[in-house]
Amino acid sequence: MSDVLVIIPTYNERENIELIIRAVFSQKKAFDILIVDDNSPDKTAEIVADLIGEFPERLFLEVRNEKTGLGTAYIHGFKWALKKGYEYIIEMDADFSHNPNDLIRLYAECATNNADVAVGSRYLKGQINVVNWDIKRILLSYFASQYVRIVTSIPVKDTTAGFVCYRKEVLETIDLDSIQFVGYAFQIELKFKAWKRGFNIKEVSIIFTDRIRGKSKMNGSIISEAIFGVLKMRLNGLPNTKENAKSTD
Ligand SMILES: Nc1nc2c(ncn2[C@@H]2O[C@H](COP(=O)(O)OP(=O)(O)O[C@H]3O[C@H](CO)[C@@H](O)[C@H](O)[C@@H]3O)[C@@H](O)[C@H]2O)c(=O)[nH]1
Repeated sequence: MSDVLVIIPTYNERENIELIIRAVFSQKKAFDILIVDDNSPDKTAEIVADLIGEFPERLFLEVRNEKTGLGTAYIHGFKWALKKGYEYIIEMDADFSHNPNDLIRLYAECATNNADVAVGSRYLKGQINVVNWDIKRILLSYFASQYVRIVTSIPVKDTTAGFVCYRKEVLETIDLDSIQFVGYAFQIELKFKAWKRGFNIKEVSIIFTDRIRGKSKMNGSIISEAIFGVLKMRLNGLPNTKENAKSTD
């Protein structure tokens, strides 16, 4: 068993899933993979099930009955990972938006550089490292991150990032059942809660390349959950230091 689990949530990713699994397993560091599939109509899970024979004890599959959002898929995966005892847990998209070659840098930021949370960040040093997104999506994502920083004061540039390595203690400390957001805004909430608990969040510069195969699952309700949810999150609690945070939240 590896000390690192890469969780990949999937909904209709049959064009990407085998390629991304092989790309992760071709890295120098041995990573385990958990796919959390929401009963994809395109039968993504069947492809994964077939590959398990080729990668026993390294590739795992959890199939949920229905699509209930990216956040809930990750919470499911986190609980699974903590039960199995992984030291580091990485979130990654199935569609190559996140380059598997960057996995090792995220892991190293936690394992050797003392981060509790390593965020694969698109917005470091005033840059916008995004390839193939239209201007509307770039502005939405960039201003969403700015908005979250202004409202919450969190010192993270890319708060909506979905390429993140968590040290297991972070996920053990945060009450995963208290996570309110079910969609992509869950990415913001988890980073906010980690920061509130006093964990050390570091950003690692990455280039996000929009998918070539398949479709994004982003929609209007995901965006409004983020806009209103962040305000609610801010009203419900300000950051604490690690010493006094254990009793709050
Ligand atoms: N199981 C499951 N998986 C899902 C669901 N919704 C999306 N996914 C999976 O989650 C990954 C990301 O989904 P996309 O729809 O491709 O995301 P995106 O629009 O490219 O958004 C990315 O950027 C956002 C920030 O700008 C990130 O917040 C988000 O996490 C993601 O990395 C893909 O592997 C997709 O199959 C769901 O409800 N259930």
